[in-house]
Amino acid sequence: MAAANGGQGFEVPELDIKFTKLFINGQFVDAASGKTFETRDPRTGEVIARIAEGDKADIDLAVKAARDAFDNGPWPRMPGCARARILHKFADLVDQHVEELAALDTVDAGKLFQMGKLVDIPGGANLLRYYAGAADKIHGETLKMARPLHGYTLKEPVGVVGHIVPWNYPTTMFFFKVSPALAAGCTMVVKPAEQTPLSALFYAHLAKEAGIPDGVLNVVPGFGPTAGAAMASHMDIDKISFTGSTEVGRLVMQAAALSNLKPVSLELGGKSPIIVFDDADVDMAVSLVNMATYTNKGEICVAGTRIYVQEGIYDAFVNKSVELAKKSVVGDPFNPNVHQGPQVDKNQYEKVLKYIDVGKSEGATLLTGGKACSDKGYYIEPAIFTDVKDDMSIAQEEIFGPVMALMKFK
Ligand SMILES: NC(=O)C1=CN([C@@H]2O[C@H](COP(=O)(O)OP(=O)(O)OC[C@H]3O[C@@H](n4cnc5c(N)ncnc54)[C@H](O)[C@@H]3O)[C@@H](O)[C@H]2O)C=CC1
Ligand SMILES: O=C(O)/C=C/C=C(\O)C(=O)O
Repeated sequence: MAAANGGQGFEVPELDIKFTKLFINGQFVDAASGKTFETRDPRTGEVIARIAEGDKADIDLAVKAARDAFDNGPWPRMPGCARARILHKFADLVDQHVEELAALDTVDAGKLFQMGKLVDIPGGANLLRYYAGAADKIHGETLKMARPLHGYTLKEPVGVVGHIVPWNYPTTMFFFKVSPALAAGCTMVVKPAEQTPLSALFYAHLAKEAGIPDGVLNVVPGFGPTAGAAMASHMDIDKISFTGSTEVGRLVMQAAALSNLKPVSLELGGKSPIIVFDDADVDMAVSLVNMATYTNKGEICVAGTRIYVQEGIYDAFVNKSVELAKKSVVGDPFNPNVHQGPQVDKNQYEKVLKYIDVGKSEGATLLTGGKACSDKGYYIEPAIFTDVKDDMSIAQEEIFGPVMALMKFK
């Protein structure tokens, strides 16, 4: 990919957003309604592309294509080793486009470009390879029966799977979901998050190039309450896999139960505690807690957001954590010297700033950070609160932002 100088001493890859339409039955097509929606660059808040907006009608078409590919196509019927060969080719194509894909996730999600290039995109390719290795090892068992009967189990692909993907890890979550389903011989409809549709559409193109038959992998960008809800309640989707908020997870489970009782896999919010005892190596603990809290600007379900520190090392831990947070460079995620990019979008940015206000008003002490740090884009300084009590909102609710809540224990 050609690179241009960002004018600030680092290279910004030239963006070429090629895929903006829905991918249904092997073709890029407009939405049935003709509607499109904007996707914005969180570094500036500016619109970078308009994406076809799928809704129920498009989900119906995509499910029909996936059903036909499942009932009549080669994918579920071919030997596992044949699917594996195609998945390996898909993985190689992902690797060949690593810079382009990392750049798409950076301008869509505000992720560090280097992280995308070194971790998320190669990690996605490796998930495909991992599950390709499993594709020819899916087998049942012969059971010893007490009576003269032949008992056995047979593992079969579930059918048409619906994957509802969040915005915080657009590539990782895409491959966490599609790789095992593809390896098993399922066909599928993927709905990326409305904030981050770009890389998923590129992956659809690469899947076709790798030889995945038409109809097996469909990608329909759109909004949760329309396209996402249509998937959760669809009578011809056999299973749903969802990652996102606990609130929406509940809706998805309800809709699945009230329609065709399809099974669901839910990966929801978190509020992970970290406990640091007096005998810890303080420098190492400070560094690990910093990483656990601020990686991916705190937009991660396993972020360590409630930090319990034993009283003997509490003061040293607090001082060193503040020192380290102050050294964190917040800025353009294409800059390799930057540690933290912008929050994914305006909503998330405002939500995090609101939690910082709530923390202060509930009596916690903001020791450092927590301010918006640019007049454009969605950048927030890494924040540290002390005097946090277990019943405060910042200790109870998922913030999904760069906010550390420290609590002392005896
Ligand atoms: N566990 C995780 O990795 C994630 C957790 N979250 C949490 O959720 C909070 C809110 O973020 P949101 O973007 O609002 O999350 P969300 O749960 O609304 O969005 C996640 C996905 O679900 C879809 N969706 C939304 N409403 C739906 C519905 N009624 N039926 C089916 N699909 C639907 C969205 O389009 C998106 O693809 C975050 O601040 C964070 O706390 C958000 C994203 C990922
Ligand atoms: O494995 C990773 O790199 C990231 C995983 C993130 C989640 O599982 C999440 O936030 O949901």
